Amino acid sequence: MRIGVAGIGAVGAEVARSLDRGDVPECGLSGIAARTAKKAAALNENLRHPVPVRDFADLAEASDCVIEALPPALFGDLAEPVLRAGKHLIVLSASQLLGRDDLISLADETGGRILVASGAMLGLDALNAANVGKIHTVKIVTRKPIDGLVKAPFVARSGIDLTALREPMQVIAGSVTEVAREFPANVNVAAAISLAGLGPDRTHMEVWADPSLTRNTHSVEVTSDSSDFTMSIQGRPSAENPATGIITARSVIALLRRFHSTLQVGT
Ligand SMILES: NC(=O)C1=CN([C@@H]2O[C@H](COP(=O)(O)OP(=O)(O)OC[C@H]3O[C@@H](n4cnc5c(N)ncnc54)[C@H](O)[C@@H]3O)[C@@H](O)[C@H]2O)C=CC1
Ligand SMILES: O=C([O-])CC(=O)C(=O)O
Repeated sequence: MRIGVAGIGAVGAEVARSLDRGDVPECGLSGIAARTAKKAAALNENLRHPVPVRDFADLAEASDCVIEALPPALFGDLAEPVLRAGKHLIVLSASQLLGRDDLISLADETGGRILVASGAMLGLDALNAANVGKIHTVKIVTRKPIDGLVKAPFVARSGIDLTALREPMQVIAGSVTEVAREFPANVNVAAAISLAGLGPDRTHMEVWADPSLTRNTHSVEVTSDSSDFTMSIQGRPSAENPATGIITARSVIALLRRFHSTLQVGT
């Protein structure tokens, strides 16, 4: 399988390095898309097998599957050519899928597929299973170290000085739809949870800034007619982007391995 990687920041660069190391033997890197030629060259220098640098349309053509690891605002620019070409799109910026039924229709027409990676989240398997019956409530609480929230547009606009915080502070609460508008880079796990469960309007979310934390923490409470469950994950932030956990890139590799594995565990 030919894999393209769009965006070579914390997630994309690690996925590219991992594929280059042969972590998924059935998959090869078909190219990367980067913001600058310099950035692409720096990554290529560290790969055993340097790959072509491509624009989004070219990456779609040259790949069977493209990993979207871009800033949220660029999601649509990649998703459209990939799905129009009938290819697989692995989505990291899951918040950008909310309200984009047009992309699902496009994929339906072309035979393309949209795969939302588990990313930094756990338990999407249980949520999918619960959703076969009736889910009553889903609530997600995201707590982050200050570094992971200072760049959020809402924080910058509201003038809140998070660096002065001495105690945890609830920064925002509401439906995932509402929170996604203000914290697109911190709502991907909640978007994935909502897409697997009750949808973004009925999934409740809180975001907390916590100066005592060193890890991104997500807790989810679910009640349903089959089971009630509580899940929690403490992700170690990546060195390159403190808003992004290390496990995110690994979830993409695990997803690619599943494509080809004879034994699959979990839904
Ligand atoms: N689903 C999940 O659980 C998670 C999702 N994410 C999301 O995944 C996405 C990627 O995350 P990170 O790697 O941490 O972000 P990042 O900011 O480290 O990387 C994004 C990369 O895209 C590059 N870029 C900018 N303009 C570009 C262009 N025109 N063409 C190609 N590349 C361009 C940037 O230079 C940067 O290298 C973000 O939207 C983030 O919010 C992050 C963590 C967890
Ligand atoms: O925890 C993480 O790594 C990222 C996160 O909050 C998100 O994208 O929703």
